[in-house]
Amino acid sequence: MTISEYSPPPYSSENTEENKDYLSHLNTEQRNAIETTDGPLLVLAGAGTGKTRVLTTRFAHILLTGRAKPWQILAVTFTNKASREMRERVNAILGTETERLWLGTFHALCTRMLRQHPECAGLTHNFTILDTDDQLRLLRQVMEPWHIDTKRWPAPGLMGVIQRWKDRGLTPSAVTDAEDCDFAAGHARAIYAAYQTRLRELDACDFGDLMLHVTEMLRTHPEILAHYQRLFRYILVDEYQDTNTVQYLWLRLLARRQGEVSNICCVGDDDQSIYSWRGAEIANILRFEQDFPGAQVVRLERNYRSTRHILGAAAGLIAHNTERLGKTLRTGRDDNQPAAKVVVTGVEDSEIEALAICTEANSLHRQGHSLAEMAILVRAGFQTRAFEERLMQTGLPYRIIGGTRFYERAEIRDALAYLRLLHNPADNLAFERIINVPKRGIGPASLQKLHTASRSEQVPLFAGTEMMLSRGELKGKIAEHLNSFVSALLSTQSLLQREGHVQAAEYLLEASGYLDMWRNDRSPEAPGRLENLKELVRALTDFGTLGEFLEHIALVMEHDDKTASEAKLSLMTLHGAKGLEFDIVFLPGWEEGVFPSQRTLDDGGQKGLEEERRLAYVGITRARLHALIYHAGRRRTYTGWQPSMPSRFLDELPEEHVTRKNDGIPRQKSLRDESLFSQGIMNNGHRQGSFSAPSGGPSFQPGEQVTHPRFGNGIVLNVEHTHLEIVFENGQTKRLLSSFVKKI
Ligand SMILES: Nc1ncnc2c1ncn2[C@@H]1O[C@H](COP(=O)(O)OP(=O)(O)OP(=O)(O)O)[C@@H](O)[C@H]1O
Ligand SMILES: [Mg+2]
Repeated sequence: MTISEYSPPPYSSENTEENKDYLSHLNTEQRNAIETTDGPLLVLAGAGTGKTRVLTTRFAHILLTGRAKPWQILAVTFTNKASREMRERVNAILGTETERLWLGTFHALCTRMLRQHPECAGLTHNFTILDTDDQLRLLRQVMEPWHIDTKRWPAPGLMGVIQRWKDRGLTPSAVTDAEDCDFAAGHARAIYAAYQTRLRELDACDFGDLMLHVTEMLRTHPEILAHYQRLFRYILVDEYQDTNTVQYLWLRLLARRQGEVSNICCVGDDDQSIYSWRGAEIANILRFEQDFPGAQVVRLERNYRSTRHILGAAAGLIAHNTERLGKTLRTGRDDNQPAAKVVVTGVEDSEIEALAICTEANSLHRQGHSLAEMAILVRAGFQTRAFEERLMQTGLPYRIIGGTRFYERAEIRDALAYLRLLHNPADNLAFERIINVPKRGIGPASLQKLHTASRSEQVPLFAGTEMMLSRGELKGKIAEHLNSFVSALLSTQSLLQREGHVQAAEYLLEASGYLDMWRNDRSPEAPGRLENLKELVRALTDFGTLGEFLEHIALVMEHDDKTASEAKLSLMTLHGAKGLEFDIVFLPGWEEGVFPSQRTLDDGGQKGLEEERRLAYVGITRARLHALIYHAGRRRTYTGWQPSMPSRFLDELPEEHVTRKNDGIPRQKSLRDESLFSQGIMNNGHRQGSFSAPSGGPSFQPGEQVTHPRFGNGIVLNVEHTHLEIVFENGQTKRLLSSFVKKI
């Protein structure tokens, strides 16, 4: 990589000079990155060096220097939260609300493009975006004729395979024989094709399709491609290290015009690449200069976010990775300020860990730190439960970022299904979800009847039901119930035209009997559910149309989001925290088998471990003032208490930047081969936590028959120091820690 010299902007009109205040708070390299507006540019820099800030200011700069109109800039962020922030920052610099911006996540931008030309993907203007629940339900239906052994190949696993293909931009016909892995007994590609066909029939697409359809469209429709290429004079991309193949292809299509230079600016940090499991390709960043000839590369080295101890600890940790481009980070903050070291605390067990963190958060809160400036960042979703319970008991307001809370609730999903059906009566999945909620006496048999009738007439379920009713093919109570269901929906449709979506939504939930169902429910949760439904209707008022609202929901359900009014402590996964910053960051569960994760340890490869380490780096570098790391000596799992060992990452933190505390368990330099471990073996036989194999453990021979709790029976191929290479009955070969393997 070359480091660009400072080059003056190609032009600067006089009347913009007075506006250049917005550049005055930036350092020379940052200004350089902003003022090099024309031609391809890669900003490659570590955490907190102002990459996002550069991108935002660049956006404003392009507008203020008259290089483009607001809608001629395409700006891609990684999360909805980030796009909101960028929009706010751009507005603040410009001093006005700018509308019609092409600013959002890859998915949001693609949704918008797809809405403009849905016919290219065989969809109508009102197409539905399915949530994960519906995706799975549909996939299960599609899989049926194949009689797949779902114990061996469960639907979510197959969904994963399909999603990875979509991440790589592969339509069913593009999946090669070699790609068509042995998953689902070799039928994965065929099921993928059938699933896509079903989606089209339903006038729906799943999340992965948004990128795939649009990229296909741009590939196959040169006139549409040319339109967007002309439209977007400038392209800005945040978190470039985490783009997957299909996103990369999409960008490349839009950015490369024959014989012209592309004004594409990507910012990223190879040390923060944490989405390879979702198909992200770090190679994209390395290839930038080849893809965009004449590209300049700017590096930023001054970190404005974190204290020197936080930076020192993070730098010491990430230095253990070998696959790095290598960067220096210096603190850009005032060095004379006293800074706290990173604190590593060992506690007895996971419950005490939750208690310790809540107590600490509470006391910092009392000292004047806002809860909005605190976050608990966990490695895996399951860890949040203990914190949720403890936070509720402590009475600390908190929010879970990651979309699991509000929109995941059953009553909200039901209500959304009603609204989806209102918006698009062909939405069969929505129909199926609510046709018997509240109870209308429609069991599987009646539903089957509706299906058969609709299929033979080639109409959606709703229209099929109407038809059966009008022909008198339904009888008794069922006919009565369905009649009132159909007329509720039809009268809401005309209300929607006359009165708008908010009134219509309220009316539909009432007329369908859905609200009454909860009013008559005696369970303690029912009042809360009614509150949530009210809140849902309230949320509708923020949107101009029902379609806009549903689209927004589909997008936030997949990503982060929560509206913030009261200051609240944030609870989220490390993956969700990318790009964010907080004064105080709590990092629990730094134990082998949690972080690095068990799956990474089982796989045994260096690549996985390096990605976990990058995740740890992301975690520490979210903190401005305090990073507080915890590890517990035991952790509660579904099988009971299991001993756990401190994470190897703790040993990799440089001592001069760390204070180590001990609130309950002994911690020696290398506990991994210490007594706790062997106790674990004695007490449990089979442990959750994972460490190097004990000396004196069972020894294995190649050819021996063994069993593994996750992968089942297999035969040892190779014996290495702590690992075994095993071929399992399903034909997969894995390298696994020997301590998990038993002889049979
Ligand atoms: N020149 C500067 N002077 C003062 N503060 C700055 C400067 N540049 C950036 N900052 C501040 O530093 C913090 C980090 O900036 P930003 O979030 O843009 O970094 P980043 O490189 O995008 O980080 P990440 O890699 O975590 O996404 C922000 O609070 C930002 O406002
Ligand atoms: Mg950033």
